[in-house]
Amino acid sequence: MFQGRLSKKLVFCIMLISGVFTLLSTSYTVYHDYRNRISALEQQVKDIVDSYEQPLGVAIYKSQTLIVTLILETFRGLSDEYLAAAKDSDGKNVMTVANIEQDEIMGKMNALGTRNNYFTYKKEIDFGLSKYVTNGEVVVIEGYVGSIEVTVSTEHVKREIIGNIKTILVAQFIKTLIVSLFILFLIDKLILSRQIRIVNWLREFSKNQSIDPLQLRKTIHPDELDDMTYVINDMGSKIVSHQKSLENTVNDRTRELVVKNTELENAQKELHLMLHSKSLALNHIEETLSTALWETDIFGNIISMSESLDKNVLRTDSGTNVLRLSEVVSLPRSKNKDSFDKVLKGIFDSREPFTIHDTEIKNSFGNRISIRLDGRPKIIDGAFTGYNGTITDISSEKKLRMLAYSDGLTGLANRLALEHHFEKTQQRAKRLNFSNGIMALDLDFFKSINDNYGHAVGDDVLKAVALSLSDCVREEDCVARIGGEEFVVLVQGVTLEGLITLAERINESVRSLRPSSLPIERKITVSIGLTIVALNEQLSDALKRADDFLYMSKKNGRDTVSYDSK
Ligand SMILES: Nc1nc2c(ncn2[C@@H]2O[C@H](COP(=O)(O)OP(=O)(O)OP(=O)(O)O)[C@@H](O)[C@H]2O)c(=O)[nH]1
Repeated sequence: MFQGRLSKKLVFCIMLISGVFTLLSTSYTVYHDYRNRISALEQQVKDIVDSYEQPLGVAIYKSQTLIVTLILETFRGLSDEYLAAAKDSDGKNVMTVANIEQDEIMGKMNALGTRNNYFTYKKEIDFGLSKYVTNGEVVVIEGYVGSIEVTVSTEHVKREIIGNIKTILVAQFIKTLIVSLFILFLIDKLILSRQIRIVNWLREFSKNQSIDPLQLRKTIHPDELDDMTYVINDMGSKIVSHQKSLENTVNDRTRELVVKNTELENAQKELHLMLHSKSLALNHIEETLSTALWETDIFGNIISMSESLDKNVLRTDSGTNVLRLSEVVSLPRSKNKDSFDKVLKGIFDSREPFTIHDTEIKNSFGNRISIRLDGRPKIIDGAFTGYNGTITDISSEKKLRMLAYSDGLTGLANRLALEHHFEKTQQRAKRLNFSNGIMALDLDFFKSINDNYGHAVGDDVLKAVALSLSDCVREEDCVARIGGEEFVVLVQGVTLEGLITLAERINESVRSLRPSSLPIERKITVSIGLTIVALNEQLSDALKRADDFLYMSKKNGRDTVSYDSK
């Protein structure tokens, strides 16, 4: 408690104030007590004089000195030093009572001044015309009779007061000391102890500065408040200077930012122009390549697409509504739309890149266009956000492929297509462990049809035979025209017996053909050679064997089927 210089200063000041206060309050108390006592004494004298006024008047009138003396003796108890005198109408003393000599008392009174140590009460006894009865006798008094004068010393009152001063002083001092200590205690608890903590913190803070401001201070006997004021002033001025430098830095940075911003805006404009030109170029490329771009969210809803796709497909089909990718792209008509939705959902769940050939979109004219759908997952910061990809028009490609793989006259597969089909069929046979069969067919005496009825009729016959062959086989089998009037039928999953049955049915079917351009009597027949294809066999080998049996059929009179009967 009361640590630090400030506390000591405070204790000193409060004790000084308490001392002065003690003295002042004691003086006031003493003076007040003195005045009260003197007033009481004066009142006492007055009361005595008033109570003895009548008998004293009568005694003076009758010059009864004994009674006068007795009455005046009453004043003896008032003070050690007093003088009471009764005077007649001439002003002569009728009787004087004093515990000190009259001369002495008068001398003291003159030396010290009446009011300082004595007071005098004088009362004229004026009866006017009065009647009094004393001892059964009626006394008539006329006119002025006399006076009474009492002078009382106040020395004894002073002595008593001075005797009490020490006690009053001590009592006042103790009171003031208790109150002062209590105030000091409160100040210390509420202010000083907290202020000490703040000052200690400020001193530590000051020490950690590059230059300790407290070391520069020149105050003599500084207390905690001085330290506090000094450090806070120092902090304040530093804050102001920092604030100014900060403002300058902020202004500099703002200016730099404005410059950078302008540069950025210019760069943005350039970038925008560049992007615009790139976009135009991209559109051009898209149009040239017949490729459109698309982008979906994680649910397959289209969120952006190439303008060409938007104009030609989406708006025409569904207005401005959000479309799913599966609503724009579909499988060829024969396949189920819902199943394609499932296929796409499976792909989106896998989050793998994909390519789907053989899909379609419907253009603004309602025509179906064959397309290839490519897609890649969009991964941004490791998170899957949907797919983007391309739609490529492959209708021309498909047409070219058809031309490359088909016979122009009959629409049947050509030699190239037969080779592809043979490869696939053989792989399937190996996988599922079944056998394939192959037939070589050749129209009989076809040259004579051309020669007798013309080449166009010959073409009609070839088309009719092609149709007939296609009708005889299953969808998975392949009918090809590999020469002028030479056909090949590749049959999947068949035994020799089955193949023979099929060949005979073909013979029968061709025999029953009646093309309108050919006279009815001119029959069409076909010679067939057939064989089962070994699993590792090449097309040329199997075809050679079938051709050999075909040659056999020709030799055996045509319109027949030959095979290896062993
Ligand atoms: N109309 C027409 N004739 C064709 C076509 N390709 C080949 N030819 C003819 O088909 C005939 C084949 O005759 P050949 O090879 O002698 O056979 P063939 O007359 O059928 O006699 P065989 O095979 O021995 O029964 C030829 O006259 C060819 O010109 C074609 O695309 N259209």
